[in-house]
Amino acid sequence: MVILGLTGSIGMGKSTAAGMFRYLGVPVYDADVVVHQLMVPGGAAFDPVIAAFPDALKNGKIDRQLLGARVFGDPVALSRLEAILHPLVRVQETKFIKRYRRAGRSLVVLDIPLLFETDGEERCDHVAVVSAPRFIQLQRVMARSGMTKAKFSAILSKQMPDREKRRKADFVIPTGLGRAVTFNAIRNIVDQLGNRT
Ligand SMILES: CC(C)(COP(=O)(O)OP(=O)(O)OC[C@H]1O[C@@H](n2cnc3c(N)ncnc32)[C@H](O)[C@@H]1O)[C@@H](O)C(=O)NCCC(=O)NCCS
Ligand SMILES: Nc1ncnc2c1ncn2[C@@H]1O[C@H](COP(=O)(O)OP(=O)(O)OP(=O)(O)O)[C@@H](O)[C@H]1O
Repeated sequence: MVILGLTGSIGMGKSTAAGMFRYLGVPVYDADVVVHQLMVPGGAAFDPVIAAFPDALKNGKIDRQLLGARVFGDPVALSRLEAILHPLVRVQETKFIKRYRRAGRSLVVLDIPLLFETDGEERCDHVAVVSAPRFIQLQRVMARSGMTKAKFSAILSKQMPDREKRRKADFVIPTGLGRAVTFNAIRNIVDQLGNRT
């Protein structure tokens, strides 16, 4: 089974690309969704995150905006959060891979925002990076509610620069030239790597 890592910096269009792989019938593991599930009440990370960041609790839930404001810009706090979350995320990833290997799939995608930053490429056979020009990335990110230039800069500074990601990637998926171009690039990758159920 071929494992394709899918990554890209903030706002580059990873989720959109992941949706296109799914549309083509490729199973996609979404690390962000797993992080979300781990932090809802009853999730495996709920208690440890609240213990480490009591201020992030609002109406009995972890408030992601509050937590983000707390950790982005504070490297020690972010490392502490990552140390809680990343091992739990990996457990789910391993389960996903086992499930589809057993099912005889020929291709799966691991959608992981911090793939290169966490050496995740070592667990992948190939890596695809979504990329768009900087001004488009900025437009997309600033259109989100709760986003500020300071928060954007703090997040970007924690991520490997786009140029470096592109250099390390086996495939670069353009996301700034319209959805048809993105879809064609993804279809070519799937054709090249093979996709059998
Ligand atoms: C701090 C949290 C709660 C903020 O949630 P929020 O919904 O406000 O933002 P969201 O998750 O959409 O992230 C916004 C952007 O920040 C980037 N980002 C998220 N976590 C990190 C991180 N640890 N380092 C660098 N960039 C990050 C994402 O790529 C995304 O582009 C959340 O980002 C989180 O739990 N992060 C730590 C877990 C993690 O490392 N996730 C990423 C890979 S599994
Ligand atoms: N290939 C594309 N062509 C045109 N617009 C796109 C494309 N991909 C994404 N977009 C637009 O860019 C925005 C961000 O896309 P998306 O949510 O997929 O990014 P992301 O990389 O998953 O973000 P993040 O990592 O920050 O969560 C959305 O408004 C989406 O409509």
